[in-house]
Amino acid sequence: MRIDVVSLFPDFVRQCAAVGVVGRAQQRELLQVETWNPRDYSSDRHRSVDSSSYGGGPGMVMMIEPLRAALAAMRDAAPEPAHVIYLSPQGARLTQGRVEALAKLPRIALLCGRYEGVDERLLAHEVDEELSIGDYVLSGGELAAAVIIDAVGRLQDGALNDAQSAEQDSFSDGLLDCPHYARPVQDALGTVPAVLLSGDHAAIARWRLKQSLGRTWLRRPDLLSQRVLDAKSRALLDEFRREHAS
Ligand SMILES: NC(=O)c1ccc(NCc2ccccc2)nc1
Repeated sequence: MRIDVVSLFPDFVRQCAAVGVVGRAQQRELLQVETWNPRDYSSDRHRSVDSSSYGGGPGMVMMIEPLRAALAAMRDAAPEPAHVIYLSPQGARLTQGRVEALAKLPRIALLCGRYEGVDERLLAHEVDEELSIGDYVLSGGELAAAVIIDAVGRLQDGALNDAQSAEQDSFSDGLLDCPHYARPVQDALGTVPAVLLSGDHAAIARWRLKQSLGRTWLRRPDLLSQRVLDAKSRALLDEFRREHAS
């Protein structure tokens, strides 16, 4: 998969994508991240990329031309059409489901706004999708782009080895993840639940699903209401709720 990022701070984005699982995915050529700086495409000698907002008000707005030229250069750099995503608080909330769909695309482009955002005319003509990583405002779209690169990059085939498999992730089946324990078994902070030491894989799987269901019920009932539970899961959750109440 190829990810092109249009940003005034390309080094920041490249560094985020250079470490860990995503950095390794790039080394293994499972993922390619390229950056495009609109300032390199500004036509005036001041290399301006923003201007004050028509209608007045505080703050600056990113201008059409440098972005349009950067997007054109991005498109010309590879034959595959790019699905262009604009990161902004006005976008649709990013979910793991959407991440999984994006991870299947051959190429996406991430447009990072700064200041008060981007000229609406550019968005109307060049952007396929607007996404938000949460209901808060950042100083730029780069952190949101880094989130997408990470969430999508780690899902590329071969990026995670079995020990890290994505299938057991939180949200992988619409539930929160179960608790996890590392050595030692005995610690001043407490012990490890006995079932996890039993070697009884069916009992361990049952315990983990029960914990995921219980945690989701306690912390994120909204996720639970979106999910149809089979009879087994419903019984496990009832068991958790009875134990929780007592
Ligand atoms: N919640 C998010 O995903 C997000 C994305 C970008 C951002 N800041 C850049 C920007 C500000 C205003 C308008 C458009 C872009 N802040 C938060």
